[in-house]
Amino acid sequence: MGSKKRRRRREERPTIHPKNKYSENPPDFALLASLYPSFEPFVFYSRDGRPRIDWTDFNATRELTRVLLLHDHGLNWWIPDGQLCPTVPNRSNYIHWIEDLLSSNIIPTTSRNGDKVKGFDIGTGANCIYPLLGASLLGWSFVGSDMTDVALEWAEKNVKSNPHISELIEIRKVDNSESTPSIQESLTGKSVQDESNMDMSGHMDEEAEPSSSSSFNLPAGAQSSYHGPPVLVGVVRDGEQFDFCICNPPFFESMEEAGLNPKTSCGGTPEEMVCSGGERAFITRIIEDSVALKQTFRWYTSMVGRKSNLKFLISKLRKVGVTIVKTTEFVQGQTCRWGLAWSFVPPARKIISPHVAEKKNLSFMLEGVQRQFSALDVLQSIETFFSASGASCKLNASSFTVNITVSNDQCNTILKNEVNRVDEGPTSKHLEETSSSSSCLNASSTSLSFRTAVFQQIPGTLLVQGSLLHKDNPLPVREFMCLG
Ligand SMILES: C[S@@+](CC[C@H](N)C(=O)[O-])C[C@H]1O[C@@H](n2cnc3c(N)ncnc32)[C@H](O)[C@@H]1O
Repeated sequence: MGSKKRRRRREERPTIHPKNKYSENPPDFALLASLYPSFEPFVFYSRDGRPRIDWTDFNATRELTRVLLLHDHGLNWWIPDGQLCPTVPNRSNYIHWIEDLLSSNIIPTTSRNGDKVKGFDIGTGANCIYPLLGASLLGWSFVGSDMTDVALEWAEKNVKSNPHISELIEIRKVDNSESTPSIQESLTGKSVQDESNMDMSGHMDEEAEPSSSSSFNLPAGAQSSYHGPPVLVGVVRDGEQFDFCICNPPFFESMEEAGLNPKTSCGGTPEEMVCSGGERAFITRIIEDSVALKQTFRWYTSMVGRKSNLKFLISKLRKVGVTIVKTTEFVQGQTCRWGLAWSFVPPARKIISPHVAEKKNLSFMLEGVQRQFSALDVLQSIETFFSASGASCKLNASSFTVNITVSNDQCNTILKNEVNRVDEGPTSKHLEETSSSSSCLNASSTSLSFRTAVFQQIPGTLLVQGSLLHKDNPLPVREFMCLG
């Protein structure tokens, strides 16, 4: 790859979340060493005079995490030797991404727990990092689940050492004597492995994903199903409601794979790092559980360590009728991870301000569209939709546009039908939900012409652009451009 291309790639990489405490001010090792004598022995100075620590020394990374949690978050924290040691800036990125999801208006923002946000941390670990950060940074409450005695004991200790937030965090034991087959297996006797190489269209999922240099690689055969203890179903109690779940899953199928990054030492025992089928199987189980639990959670999320797994999981989600899928990329030093989020809550209806309604151009992204629907399919359904009401439509397949002219009467009929359809209640068809809109019905014009263009960005995501060509009188133009 040319150096220009390499440079561009580097520049395009996402950076630390802007709300992250460390986005402007990375940890200052010299300052921390001067303030915390226990950290001082781990700091050395390189030739250019910069303070450094040895990232391959578990004691150094653990002490850094301890002093950062204390200095920047007022948290008392410790883990025993060998347990997975989290890096605070990286884990904070995931918390802030969830904060963005919750405050976005993609799905209704109201929480079922009043103003309080409640999360579920799947596999909280001895370090209990997500509940500690979420509670101290944002006042969120948590259930943190785990199955090993050491994780449960130390997660409890870490909660109790912080009385100011301890009320917000419950540590919940998962019964690890119980090994659960997947819901699919119990229904069909067929293992996830049978289809784990297939994408939606039944094609083989190619393992040749150009994975980031720093993301780890599993062997090609590493795709068995998850047979471990319960994950959500059987752990979440009747009547409980959560705003989100968060999960840093056991990524690997074996400890050999887990040991592939010699540049850092963050510890991690087999129970923490490994499960049958690795992350693909573990997150598949979360997806299956989410199908059973549906709107018990507003957002289901998980970290994903490998890009080809991300693609596989997204295609799985498209098959189970979720209303929205969101992804993000987390940069963690030299390592890439991805965030995957989905929901069964119908997307929020947009309130249309009069100012926006008068705009001559409008564009929006149609996300979560099933992969088999191309831009042309969407244009054809727009054409069918408006033609059915007598509007005149002209589809141009080479420019991916459709020109539509509607009269006042047709306009009123379409809007009336649309309101009725939306008020019949939520539908599981994503295309319909995304295009639904409530409308004003006082249009009094004789005609309106507009053009809708649809372009595929990536499979499943389409850019829809509407532009006004002609109107005789004020009309709810935006509604029309969205209706198709
Ligand atoms: C990679 S560690 C993550 C720990 C911590 N959340 C973090 O981000 O550092 C995965 C954790 O999941 C736990 N785990 C594995 N299977 C589980 C299950 N079915 N339910 C709850 N926890 C589980 C492991 O014991 C381990 O603590």
